[in-house]
Amino acid sequence: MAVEPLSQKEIEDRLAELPGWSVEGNQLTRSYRLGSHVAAAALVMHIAAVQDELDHHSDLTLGYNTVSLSVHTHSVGGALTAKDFALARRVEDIAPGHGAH
Ligand SMILES: C[C@H](O)[C@H](O)[C@H]1CNC2=NC(N)=NC(=O)C2=N1
Repeated sequence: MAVEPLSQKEIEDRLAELPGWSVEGNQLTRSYRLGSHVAAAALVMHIAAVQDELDHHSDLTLGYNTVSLSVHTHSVGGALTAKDFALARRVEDIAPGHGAH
């Protein structure tokens, strides 16, 4: 997958496909709420496995019943790339199965 920085227009177009996600500073970010601490921890483990599969890793934070991600692409100086949005898409696909919203 190409790892060129995305243009502002490309970022806005991709964000429109990902309700709940936003760009804060130079990071693509979202927080989820879950039904319990253990449910949140299970989502963290699932996301970690996806991140290893994609070889692309967010800053992933476990709260009491929350999971928060922030991601950008280190290899291009912290810009946003298609890899960040591919990770977000995958997380969106698995989160509902954990009861995350
Ligand atoms: C060697 C390995 O492929 C790289 O360090 C990967 C790992 N995960 C990564 N994650 C993120 N967010 N950005 C990267 O540039 C990156 N690079």
